Amino acid sequence: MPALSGNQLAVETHDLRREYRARRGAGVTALDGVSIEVAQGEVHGLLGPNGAGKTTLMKILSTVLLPTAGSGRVLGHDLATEYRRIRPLLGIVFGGERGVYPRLTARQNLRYWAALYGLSTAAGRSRTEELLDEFGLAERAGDRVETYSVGMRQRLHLARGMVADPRVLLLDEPTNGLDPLAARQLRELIGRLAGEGRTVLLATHDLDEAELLCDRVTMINNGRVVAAEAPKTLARLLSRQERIRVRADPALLDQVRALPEVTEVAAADDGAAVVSVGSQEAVGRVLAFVVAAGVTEVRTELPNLEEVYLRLVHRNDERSVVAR
Ligand SMILES: Nc1ncnc2c1ncn2[C@@H]1O[C@H](COP(=O)(O)OP(=O)(O)OP(=O)(O)O)[C@@H](O)[C@H]1O
Repeated sequence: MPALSGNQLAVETHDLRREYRARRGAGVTALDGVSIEVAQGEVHGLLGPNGAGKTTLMKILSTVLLPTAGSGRVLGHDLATEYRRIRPLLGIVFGGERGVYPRLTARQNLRYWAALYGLSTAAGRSRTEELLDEFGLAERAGDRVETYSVGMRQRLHLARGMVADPRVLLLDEPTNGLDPLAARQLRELIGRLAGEGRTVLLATHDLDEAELLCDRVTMINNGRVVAAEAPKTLARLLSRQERIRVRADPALLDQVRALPEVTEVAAADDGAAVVSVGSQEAVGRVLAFVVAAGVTEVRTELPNLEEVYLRLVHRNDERSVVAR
């Protein structure tokens, strides 16, 4: 990998907009003024629900799609006018089956990509063997890719993205569809590649993955940035939500609702009430209150990460509506 230079940003965008025109009816605004900054060597997560605009942003950054308005740079090069300089600096790993040929072996695939990237035959061969080793594919390197597990295929995708030793890796949902073990192996590989000083931009809707791998995350919703935070900050926001599941009569639930620690009382599908409180310390006080009132069916639970995340996004939606 070429040496890093200066304190230039690896990726920056300013007010990016992207509209998809519809043949009939209204078009879709996939990105609505997105500005992000990613420092060199940073692992940066792009988080957002389906349709948030992550893939559109990744496509623009990989120079295969032009923005409708706004601008962006990769390692100082303009996305619209200097794509020829940007492409050799990028490793692109998008989900799905595109990009590797199932009827070829892993070795043939990687040699083919090395040739496409302009490596000489000898350099391509030695790079291929390095990558096969590094990505745990050496043993099956001579077998057709169509006989590989999903995890192996995805490791091959990542290896393919690494052929030209890129400084910036764009990974779109790389662990999507993998079983937990294969996902963990792939995350370890991504962590290792980042540890070598590369910049990684990782689109995901897996919050555990983002917390594990990313230095910072940008949350996108409806084509807009709703937060750009370090995951620790995000985790603090997340852990603020605690829940108590309780079966109690409506009169007692009214009293619970009136407690200052309680942020919400909602009905669960099974007829119980789900009480949300503002902090972990407050859980004890609310528990003591319901137990003292004679309730015996009570337990605490943490909302799953996805759920809390969606709540955060929703809250940000409301704020941005108010701000407009
Ligand atoms: N080629 C296209 N033509 C029309 N609309 C599109 C096109 N590609 C994406 N969109 C729309 O743009 C919006 C953003 O899509 P995008 O794929 O960027 O989101 P995403 O965050 O990557 O979602 P997912 O997690 O589902 O992949 C969505 O409303 C989507 O339907």
